[in-house]
Amino acid sequence: MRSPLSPRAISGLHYTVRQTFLISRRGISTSRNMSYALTSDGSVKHTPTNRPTLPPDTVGAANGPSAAAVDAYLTSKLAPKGQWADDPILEECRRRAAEADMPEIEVSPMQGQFLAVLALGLKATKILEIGTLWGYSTYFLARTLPAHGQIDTLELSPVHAKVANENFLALDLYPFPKVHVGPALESLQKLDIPGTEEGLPAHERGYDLVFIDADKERMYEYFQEALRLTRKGGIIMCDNAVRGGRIALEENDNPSIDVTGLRKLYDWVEQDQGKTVLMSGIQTVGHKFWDGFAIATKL
Ligand SMILES: C[S@@+](CC[C@H](N)C(=O)[O-])C[C@H]1O[C@@H](n2cnc3c(N)ncnc32)[C@H](O)[C@@H]1O
Repeated sequence: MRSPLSPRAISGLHYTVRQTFLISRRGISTSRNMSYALTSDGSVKHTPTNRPTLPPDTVGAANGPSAAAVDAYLTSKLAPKGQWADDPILEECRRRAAEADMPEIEVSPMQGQFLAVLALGLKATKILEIGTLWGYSTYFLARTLPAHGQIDTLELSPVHAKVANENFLALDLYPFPKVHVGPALESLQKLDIPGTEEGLPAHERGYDLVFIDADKERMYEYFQEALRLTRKGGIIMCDNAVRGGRIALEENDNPSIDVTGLRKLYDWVEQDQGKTVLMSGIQTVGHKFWDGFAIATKL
């Protein structure tokens, strides 16, 4: 069965599975608002679009530990003392972000370490990130790089970029992440495939890993640019790929922009039929509620 959610997983919900395998549910409200708006002082106003909620079949606090408590437990066990997610400088960075009134929308500590595991496993030397915020995910990615490595991170807000640069200095990151300020699509279109200028052979040119975590409405466009810039065998990882399950809901009357961007990407992957990429979608719960990653490799 190709339905994205089994009837059991959505028991209690009103649903119908159509030929398109979308699921409709009563009572879902959506928003057409832009999720990020650049203000005149260079900061970004973030309007949360329908915060994802826990899936109905997730064990809640009433029956046992909450997903957030499990996240905290895993972090306490899996972050090496004083390093990676437990690096004490990160608290100072988080404070700097709070003082600049930045939204708390960075990846979780365990997601950050997951990115680091991925980059280390790939032996990545060239990494691209779309969506910097205060540099939390950038920190995990940059720490995996060898001295000759390169990390580019794209951010719309000059205020976010400034805080991120201060944090990178405080964290003593080397190689130092290069923040490209401006609308990510414009920055992406200006980026050359890394290694081209140095005359590397074609199979060695391109980013090893791209992490997409900016405005969700342009997910498809970011993915296409990421494909252009990634080497064969490289990994493209998209955050917020499930949005509380709303990607699988029938919302044609009132589509929310963060979901339509993702659907455009998934429709493209469906049409591609494994010619250009192989992608997987992984649902996650945690202190950020119910969401997920879409992860692809360029074939
Ligand atoms: C979810 S946050 C990134 C979180 C970061 N990756 C982390 O986990 O630490 C999204 C960021 O994307 C930025 N952003 C939003 N729209 C953008 C655009 N069109 N171009 C570039 N950056 C954008 C926002 O200002 C925000 O800082």
